[in-house]
Order: sequence, then C-alpha cells, then structure tokens
Amino acid sequence: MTKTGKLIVLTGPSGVGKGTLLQQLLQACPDLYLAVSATTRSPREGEVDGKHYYFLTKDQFQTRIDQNQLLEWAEYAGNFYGTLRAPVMREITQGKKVILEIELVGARQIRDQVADAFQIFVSPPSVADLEARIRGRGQDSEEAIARRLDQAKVELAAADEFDFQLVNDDLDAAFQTLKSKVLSL
Ligand SMILES: Nc1ncnc2c1ncn2[C@@H]1O[C@H](COP(=O)(O)OP(=O)(O)OP(=O)(O)O)[C@@H](O)[C@H]1O
Ligand SMILES: Nc1nc2c(ncn2[C@@H]2O[C@H](COP(=O)(O)O)[C@@H](O)[C@H]2O)c(=O)[nH]1
Repeated sequence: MTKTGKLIVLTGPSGVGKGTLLQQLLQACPDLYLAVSATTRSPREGEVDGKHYYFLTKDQFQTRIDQNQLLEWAEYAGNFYGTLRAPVMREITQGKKVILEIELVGARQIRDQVADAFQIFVSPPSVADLEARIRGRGQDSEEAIARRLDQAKVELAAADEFDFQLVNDDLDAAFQTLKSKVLSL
C-alpha cells in the first residue's frame, strides 16, 4: 500500500516563536521535512542561503511566480515570501510529513489547494509579550517592528480559521503540545 504524506502548516504572528518551536520539533521528529522558503528579504545575521531561506531578488522571485514554481506566496511587511512547490510535492509523494512555516495569506492559499492540510496557529500570551520577543530578537528595524506588529493584529484576528491553536507562553509546554499534535497526524 502506498503511504500518503501529510502537509502541516504552522502560522502565527512574527516573533511568536514559530521558528524556535520548529527547531525543537525537527530535533524530536527527524522524519519531519521542513520546506525552505524563498524570500526577497535580506538575510539577517547568521542566516544561510538554502538553509534558512533561498534569498532571491525581486526579479528572481517573479520568475518563480511566472513559472508556477510556488505552491503559495505572499507579500509580507514589504517583502515577498513563498514555498517552492517541487520539494514539497516530492516529499509528500514519498509519504513524508512536510511542515511549512508561513504567514496568514499563504496559509489561506494552502487551505484552498490542499484540503487535507492540517493548519496550526501559534498565539502569544499577549501583544506586549509579542513585541518584547520581536525586540528581544534584536534583528528588525523600528520600521520593520511597527509593520510586523500591525500585521500581527490582522493575523491574531484570524486564529479561529485554524484546525489547532497553540499559545506559546511557556516554551517547553508549548513544544510538548505541538509535538504530540504533530506525531498524532
Ligand atoms: N515561549 C517563549 N517565551 C519567551 N520567548 C520566546 C518564546 N518562544 C520564542 N521566544 C523568543 O522570541 C523570539 C522570536 O522567536 P522566533 O524567531 O522563533 O519567532 P518567529 O515566530 O519564528 O518569528 P518570524 O515569523 O518573524 O520568523 C526569539 O528570541 C525566541 O527566543
Ligand atoms: N506565505 C509565506 N510566508 C512565509 C514563508 N516563509 C516565511 N514566511 C512568513 O513570513 C513572515 C516573516 O518572516 P521573517 O523570517 O522575515 O521573520 C513570518 O510570518 C513567516 O512565517 C513562505 O514561504 N510563505
């Protein structure tokens, strides 16, 4: 019998801790495949091309759109972000669980295209905590922080659209809940 893979979407406002939770999840679930996104954003300190993102120019990103290479894409806080279709389909066909860490507009596109994708929304304990986390990361300009906090309000209002909601308050507790859910899929 052919094993069918599963597409899992992890969404939540910038700074809520998606990436932190994901790194722990990947350690705990070595069979989970994290799709590396493409973006036109500049690399942050320590970010490696092909590992954290594929860093593209706007023209390169547009070519991927024109050639239908992206499963979903969105403009977020002045930059473009998207998921490359081919690696995701390859891993799903091979029966793997594939996880995407993406924002709301992209998550909605996935919902329209992949009916059985499982969608998880991560919330902060409060907007004040969210702001403190973005600032504590120390990698975004004041302008970028303001844009991300504006967008966070839109994203938090959409949390009920998701299959599963997780509050990332205590990191260990949130990680255990996330791991149990992902392993159950
Ligand atoms: N439960 C938590 N309590 C306190 N700080 C946290 C918690 N989870 C994550 N953080 C911290 O919050 C900051 C933002 O986390 P992270 O970069 O993982 O967020 P993100 O949702 O992936 O953001 P983005 O979408 O912008 O990439 C990091 O400094 C991280 O260490
Ligand atoms: N729609 C998509 N959103 C994505 C993708 N990769 C990342 N993201 C989301 O963008 C924001 C900002 O990320 P940052 O690395 O600049 O902080 C965040 O919400 C990510 O989840 C993608 O491929 N498609």
